[in-house]
Amino acid sequence: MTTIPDLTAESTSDRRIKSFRSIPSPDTIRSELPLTARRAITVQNDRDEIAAILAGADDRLLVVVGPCSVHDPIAAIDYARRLAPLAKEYADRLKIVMRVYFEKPRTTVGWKGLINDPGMDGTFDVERGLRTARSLLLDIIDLGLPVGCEFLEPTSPQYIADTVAWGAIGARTTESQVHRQLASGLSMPIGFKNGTDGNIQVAIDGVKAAAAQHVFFGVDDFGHGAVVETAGNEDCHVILRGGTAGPNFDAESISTAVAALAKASLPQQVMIDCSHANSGKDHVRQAEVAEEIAAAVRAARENGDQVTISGVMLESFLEPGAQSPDARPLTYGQSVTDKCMGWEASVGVLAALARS
Ligand SMILES: O=C[C@H](O)[C@H](O)COP(=O)(O)O
Ligand SMILES: C=C(OP(=O)(O)O)C(=O)O
Repeated sequence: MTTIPDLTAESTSDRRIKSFRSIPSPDTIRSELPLTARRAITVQNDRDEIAAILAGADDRLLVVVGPCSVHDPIAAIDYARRLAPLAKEYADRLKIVMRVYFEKPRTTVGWKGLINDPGMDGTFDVERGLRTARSLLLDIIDLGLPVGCEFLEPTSPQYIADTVAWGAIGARTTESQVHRQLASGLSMPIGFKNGTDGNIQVAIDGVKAAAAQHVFFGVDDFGHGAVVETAGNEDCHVILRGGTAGPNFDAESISTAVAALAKASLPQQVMIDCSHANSGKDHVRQAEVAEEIAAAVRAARENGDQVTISGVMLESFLEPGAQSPDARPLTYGQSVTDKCMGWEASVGVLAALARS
């Protein structure tokens, strides 16, 4: 006969939790590294411009460009210093936002980004990660560039979202209710990626869900458990990133997506991610995809057709390709996650997009 163990409430909980480590509240980190009124005006203006482009009310192209992930703040600032003059030069044709991604969703396991493990050494100094991330975001804004982040952890936005002009929900979380609720309360336009299998409807459903009001569990600015009520975010859009069956930036895939958006009574505009499954994660191919998008936009404008591509995403860093996060020494300015276009190729692609 099996005896039922006499388990107390304590002994049945946290059986797989190894530790809890407290971190400072969002309010503490934000007070240490304040946005300031001057930067707040810049961030809000950038959000408004981006929302107008995504709604089809401003005919510039939104370009979200930067490393797949930030691991070295010095290289990220170096990149931002090079990008800022181009953003200014092309400002009448392109709205350039720097991709400053600190949270990486993984297919299975791997380095989860600078906030989670800033030392890339398994020490998981999240407190340092949060401060480093916020401080870098402020420095990039001071260079005159709007910043774009993927939001992955449901509570991390409270530490950094006030600095962010555009955000993304990734392919692995686009169908998650938690992330849709999160997007419904975020203050900036949010792009939902299609699913990793290529399913576009889940991204459209994400946009619809995020536009609605929600009530859910969260934490407040002081780190206390809270019931969060959101107003809904009407500035959300779809990002086509390809899927397991291949790319989805061709004319037919775009018109299928646009028809589905129309059916859902949403703006008939998409952003194309030139990386990920649209380039087979090949950075050389990514530049070609971007040139093809530039040509398609130019042709639509010349023919007087409706331009349904309002944005482009590019993974770009100082050096082409990628290296392992475990490599020592690390190559300066090279991605430790997906392969990125190098700086020279990126300059060429931005010029082609500006010409479109
Ligand atoms: O953009 C980065 C990656 O494509 C994404 O985080 C998944 O990476 P993985 O398949 O290497 O885990
Ligand atoms: C993880 C990313 O993309 P996706 O969600 O499309 O795989 C990304 O853009 O970094």
